[in-house]
Amino acid sequence: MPADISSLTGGSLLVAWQLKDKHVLIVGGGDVASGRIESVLAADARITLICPSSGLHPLTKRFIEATDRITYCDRVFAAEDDLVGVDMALTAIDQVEESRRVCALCREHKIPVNVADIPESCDFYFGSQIRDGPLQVLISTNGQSPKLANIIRKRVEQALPNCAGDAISKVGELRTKLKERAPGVGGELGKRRMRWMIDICTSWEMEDLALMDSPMMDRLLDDGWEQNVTPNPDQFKALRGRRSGSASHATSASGVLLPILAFATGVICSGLWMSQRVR
Ligand SMILES: C[C@@]1(CC(=O)O)C2=NC(=C\c3[nH]c(c(CCC(=O)O)c3CC(=O)O)Cc3[nH]c(c(CC(=O)O)c3CCC(=O)O)/C=C3\N/C(=C\2)[C@@H](CCC(=O)O)[C@]3(C)CC(=O)O)/[C@H]1CCC(=O)O
Ligand SMILES: NC(=O)c1ccc[n+]([C@@H]2O[C@H](COP(=O)([O-])OP(=O)(O)OC[C@H]3O[C@@H](n4cnc5c(N)ncnc54)[C@H](O)[C@@H]3O)[C@@H](O)[C@H]2O)c1
Repeated sequence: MPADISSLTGGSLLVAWQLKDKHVLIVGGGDVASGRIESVLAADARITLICPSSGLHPLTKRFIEATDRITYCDRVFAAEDDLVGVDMALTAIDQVEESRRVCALCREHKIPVNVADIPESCDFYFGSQIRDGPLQVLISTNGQSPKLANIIRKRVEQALPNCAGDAISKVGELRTKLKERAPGVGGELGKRRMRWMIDICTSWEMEDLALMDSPMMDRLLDDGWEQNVTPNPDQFKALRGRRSGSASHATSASGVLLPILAFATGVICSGLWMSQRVR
C-alpha cells in the first residue's frame, strides 16, 4: 500500500481480459482495425468485421482470407441488429458522428466499447504490446502519448531475456504436473504448493527453467516436491548424479558377484558329477 492513498488515482485498471470464444464486433477495416484484429485473434475470440470492401487495408484483407474465425460483412454498420450476441465492440472508422452513434448503441446494450478516434468514449484503451508465447506486456500512457508508449515498448522489449516466454511455458507445465500430484484449492496443501513454486522460480535462472523437458519436470517433482525440498539446478544435477551413481554401484556390484556365483555353481556341479562317477 502506498504511503499516500490519495496518489491512487488518474490511472486505469490493467487486466488480462479473457476473450476465448467470445464474440467481438469490429467496425471499420482500415489501418487501425487491422491491429485490432491481430490483438483479438491472439486472445482466441471470434470476430465479426463490418466494413465496405473498398475500405479494407491490405493487412485486413489478408486476415479475412487466412482465418475462418472472422465473419466478414461487406457493408457499413447498420443498426442495433449488428450488436446481437456481441460481447465487445471496437470501432475504427474515419466518420466521427458514426463512431458516436455506434458507441451510444453499445452503451444502451451494455456492451464494452473502444472507439479509436474518441478516447472519452472508450470503456478501455489499447496499449503497446509485447507478446512472447504466454508472456504479455502492455505499455499504456493512459491516453497521453501513444507514440511514447510505442517507444517505451521497444526499450522494454530489448531489456527482456530471449528465453522469458519459453521459461514461462515450462513453468506452466511444471505447475500443471504439480497440481495433478497435489490437487485441490487452498488449505495447507495449497500453501505448500505455492511456497514450492515460489522457491523454484526464485532459485532457478530463467535460462535453466526454459531448458526443462517433461521427464526432467517429473524428476524434479520426485526429488523436490515429494521430498519437501527445492533443489536449485546444481543441487538437482548433483542429486541425480548420486542416484545414477548408486545405481551404477549396484550394477558394478552385480557385475562382480554374478561371475563368482556362476563359478561357485560350476565348482559344485562338477564336484557332484565327479562323486557320481567315483561311485
Ligand atoms: C498504443 C497503441 C495501441 C494500439 O492502437 O493498438 C495506441 N495508439 C497507437 C499508436 C498511435 N496512435 C496515434 C498515433 C499518432 C501519434 C500520436 O498521436 O501520438 C500513434 C503512433 C503511431 O502510429 O506510430 C494517434 C491516436 N491515438 C489515439 C487517437 C485519438 C485521440 O487521442 O484523440 C489518435 C489520433 C490523435 C490525433 O488525431 O491527433 C487514441 C488512442 N491510442 C491508443 C493506443 C489509446 C491510448 C494508448 C496510450 O496512451 O497508452 C487510445 C486513447 C485509444 C485506443 O486506441 O485504444 C498504438 C501504438 C502501438 C505500437 O506501435 O506499439
Ligand atoms: N486509436 C488509435 O490508435 C488511432 C491511431 C490512428 C488513427 N486513429 C483514428 O482512428 C480512425 C481510424 O483510423 P484508420 O487509420 O484505421 O483509418 P482508415 O481510413 O484507414 O480506415 C477507416 C475505415 O473505416 C471504414 N468505415 C468508414 N465508415 C464506416 C462505417 N459506417 N461502417 C463500417 N466501416 C466504415 C472505411 O471503409 C475504412 O476501412 C481515424 O478516425 C483515426 O483518426 C486512431
